[in-house]
Amino acid sequence: MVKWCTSQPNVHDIHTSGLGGDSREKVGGFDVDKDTIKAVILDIFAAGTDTTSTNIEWTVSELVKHPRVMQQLQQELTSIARGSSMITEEHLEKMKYLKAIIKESLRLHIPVPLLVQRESTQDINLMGYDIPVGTRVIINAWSLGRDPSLWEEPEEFKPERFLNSSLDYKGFHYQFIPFGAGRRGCPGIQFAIAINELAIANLVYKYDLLLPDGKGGEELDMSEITGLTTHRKSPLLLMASPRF
Ligand code: HEM
Repeated sequence: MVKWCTSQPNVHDIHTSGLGGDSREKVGGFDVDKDTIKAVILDIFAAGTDTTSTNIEWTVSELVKHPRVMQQLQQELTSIARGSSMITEEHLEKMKYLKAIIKESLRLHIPVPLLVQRESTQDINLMGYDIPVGTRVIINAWSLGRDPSLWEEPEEFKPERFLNSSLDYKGFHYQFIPFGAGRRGCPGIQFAIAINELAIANLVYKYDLLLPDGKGGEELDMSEITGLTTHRKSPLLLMASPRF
C-alpha cells in the first residue's frame, strides 16, 4: 500500500508498506500509483549519483594537478575548521575558495555535457537561424563552459575567476549552466552542492593526496570519455596520507 502524508503543505512523505498493491491516490491533482513512485525514485537515483561522483572525481583530479590550488584550499579549510575533527555544513558558508573551486570544476568538466532535449513550441528565428515548431533542440553546455568568446583562458583551471564574481550555476548566466536552466533545470542542485562541498572539503582537510610512484600532478592524464555523463578516461588512483 502507498500512503502519502500531506499534513504540511507541499510535504509528501511516502510510506511504502508493500509496493505490490494497486493503490492509487490523488496528490496535488495528479494520480500517483506504484509505477509513478518507482519511476520517480529511479529518476532521482539515476540523476543524482553519477553526476555528483563525477564532479568529485574531476575536482580532486584538478586539485592534484594544481598543488598551488590544493595548498590554498587546505589553508582555507584549516583556518575555518580551527581544529575540528570534521568539516560540517556550518563551516561551508565561509569557504569561498572551496566554492570557487567547485564552480571551476563544473565549468571545465561539466558532468552532463548535453542538456535534456527540448522541443520548440513555436516557429522562431534565433540569431539568424529559423527553428520550426516541433524541432528537437539540444543545448551543448560543455562547449558553453569552454567558449573563448565567453571565458578568458577557458582551458585553464583557475578557480580565482569565480572569486568576487556574481556568476553562478543557478540557471541565470547562460554561459555557465551545469545544472541546466528553466522549468526543467536540475531540482537536486542545492543537495548536490552541499554533499559535494562536504565530501571534497573533508577529503582534502584530512588527507594529503598524491599520485603514486612519486609522479607530479602535471603528469596526470585528464582525458575524458563522453557519454550521458563525462567521465575520466583512466581511473583516478591516489595515495592518501592523513594530515593529523
Ligand atoms: C553535480 C551534480 C549534478 C549535476 C551537474 C546535475 C545536472 C543536471 C542537469 C544538467 C539536468 C538537466 C537540466 C536541464 O536540461 O535543464 C538535471 C536534471 C535532473 N536532476 Fe540533476 N544534477 C546533479 C545532481 C542531482 C541530484 C543530487 C539529484 C537528486 C537527488 C538530481 C536530480 C535531477 C532530476 C530528478 C532531474 C530531472 C528534472 C526534470 O527533468 O524535470 N540531480 N540535472
